[in-house]
Amino acid sequence: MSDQPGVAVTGASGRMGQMLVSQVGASDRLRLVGAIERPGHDWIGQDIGEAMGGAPIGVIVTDDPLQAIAPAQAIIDFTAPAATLEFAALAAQARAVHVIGTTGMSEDEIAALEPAARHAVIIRAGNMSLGVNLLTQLTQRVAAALDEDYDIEIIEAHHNQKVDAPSGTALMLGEAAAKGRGVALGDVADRARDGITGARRKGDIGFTAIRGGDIIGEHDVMFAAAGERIILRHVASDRTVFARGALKAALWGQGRAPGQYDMLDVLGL
Ligand SMILES: NC(=O)C1=CN([C@@H]2O[C@H](COP(=O)(O)OP(=O)(O)OC[C@H]3O[C@@H](n4cnc5c(N)ncnc54)[C@H](O)[C@@H]3O)[C@@H](O)[C@H]2O)C=CC1
Ligand SMILES: O=C(O)C1=N[C@H](C(=O)O)C[C@H](O)C1
Repeated sequence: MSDQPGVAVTGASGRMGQMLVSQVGASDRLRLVGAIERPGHDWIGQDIGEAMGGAPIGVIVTDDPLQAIAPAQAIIDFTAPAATLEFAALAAQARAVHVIGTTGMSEDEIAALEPAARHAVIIRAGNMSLGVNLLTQLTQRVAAALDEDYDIEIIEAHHNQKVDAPSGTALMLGEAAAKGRGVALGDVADRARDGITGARRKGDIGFTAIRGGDIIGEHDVMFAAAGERIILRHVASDRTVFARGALKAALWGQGRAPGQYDMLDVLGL
């Protein structure tokens, strides 16, 4: 019996799922014990290594999350909100660390994670990269230093298959800016502009989402005033930055008290 925590990857055929399977497979601190896909997916029943076009690795893709999670000490989950809620309940039953990268969750869906967090560790972040988590801190600091003469705009760009907007990262950055300003994001977020919108409301935090091609993830936080603009920017050029953070979280969560955590906790920022 290995003392390396076993990891089950959900959404194993997805853009992030495949990246996570590769990274866990290459890790000398974690081992892959499960690969989960949605019912009806054509990878079900295949060895995940072969399905990804490589050598077999002895883990069969399943649509039975209970079976895949049973031997796991951590679940790394980059799927969709409804699936993530289902996995949270199963992870809690198994007392496995649930690392959630899924974005686009509503406030109600986020609140619905709470019962699971009473029994297991949940680590959730709209972006698992070190760079973006650092950028949230910089954003908060700059927002705290500037007054409302500096209009805050968050501009994000992603690939044409992304289904949610604004991105989870953009919302993290918005929360950080709002915190810096001492306001609630819900009171100042401007997420949709079209037609005769009227002049910009002072103090608002605006969001713009660009979708195109294979852009992995780019985020600007702009502070625009009369005569000058400050722009804080993060560009992800490789999905390994997200996967690396998720693996770090899976390890960090081992032996922690049940509850909800984020990547600032994991990274000690
Ligand atoms: N927090 C972070 O650092 C990052 C978060 N993401 C988020 O991760 C999520 C996934 O992104 P991608 O990999 O690009 O999407 P994708 O569409 O390539 O992959 C999602 C996978 O989940 C699977 N899935 C859906 N429902 C399922 C279910 N009930 N059971 C098992 N599998 C299920 C799909 O079949 C698909 O293979 C999105 O919400 C995205 O925004 C993406 C990158 C980084
Ligand atoms: O869907 C994606 O691709 C990404 N999603 C996350 C988000 O919504 O911010 C993180 C990253 O930007 C890639």
